[in-house]
Amino acid sequence: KTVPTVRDIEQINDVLSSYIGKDDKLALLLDFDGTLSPLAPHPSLAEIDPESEAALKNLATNPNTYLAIISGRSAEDAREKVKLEKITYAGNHGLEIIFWNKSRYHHEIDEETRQKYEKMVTELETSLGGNGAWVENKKQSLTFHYRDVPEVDQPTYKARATSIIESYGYVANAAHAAVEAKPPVIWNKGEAALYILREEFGDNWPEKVKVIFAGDDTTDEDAMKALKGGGLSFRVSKRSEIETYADYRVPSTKTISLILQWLQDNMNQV
Ligand SMILES: O=P(O)(O)OC[C@H]1O[C@H](O[C@H]2O[C@H](CO)[C@@H](O)[C@H](O)[C@H]2O)[C@H](O)[C@@H](O)[C@@H]1O
Repeated sequence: KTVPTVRDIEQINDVLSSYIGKDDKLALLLDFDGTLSPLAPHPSLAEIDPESEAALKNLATNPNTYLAIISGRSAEDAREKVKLEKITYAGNHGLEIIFWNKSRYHHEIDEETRQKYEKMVTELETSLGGNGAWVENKKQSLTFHYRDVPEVDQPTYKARATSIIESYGYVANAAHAAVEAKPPVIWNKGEAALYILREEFGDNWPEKVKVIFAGDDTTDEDAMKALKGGGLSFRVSKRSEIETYADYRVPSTKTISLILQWLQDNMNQV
């Protein structure tokens, strides 16, 4: 369904101050691309918004705030981008998790599905690579990028990539100028978010911690759906008519910076 938009600091204050109390603990779960970082022409060029970076640095040292990045990138790649030690990084849409204390989770993928993965990469590269299209191989999931394909050809590339991905039994998710291919397992950003919360706060996490999630893409909707009623979530989108499981829409990564700044200023430090 469509949801209300939050765009300025007054609205952010209204929403957050009615959710988080002075003595609450917070788990802040954040997507990277399109949420902490404005979308860039190439994944290697994406950089965290400097204001978000400053607020996150501060929140990472707050004993009442638990921080996790839940990204479609590999966990190592997300860590290299965010550059904060001692926070949790979930990569490949949650299939791999590196916890702040260095313990790790890897979601089991059966042998047959893993073998199909390399073949799928090869077919996407040989059939659709070039002309501005390329495959980002993240070992457990991949992203087929078509941002630099001439605009008129993009729908064809998207449809053909989706069809190839599905022919290998993988799940194709439409993303920003890209198609994400994920293994056919019942595990996604939502399952990963719940796993992190249970690991860190116990099965009764809803009684112990407030949760905020923010994301901008279809794969983030899994986390918004999983946290519905158990947390507060924000969908970054320029489209006011967007349908989402989030509680609120925010128009840009700049609004995410404002939310993080509010949290930096208002989360109890002791
Ligand atoms: O879950 P996220 O952290 O949002 O990651 C989703 C995908 O983001 C990256 O691709 C997207 O961002 C790029 C940089 O801004 C952009 O060039 C591309 O068009 C977007 O699709 C990343 O490359 C993927 O691996 C992630 O799955």
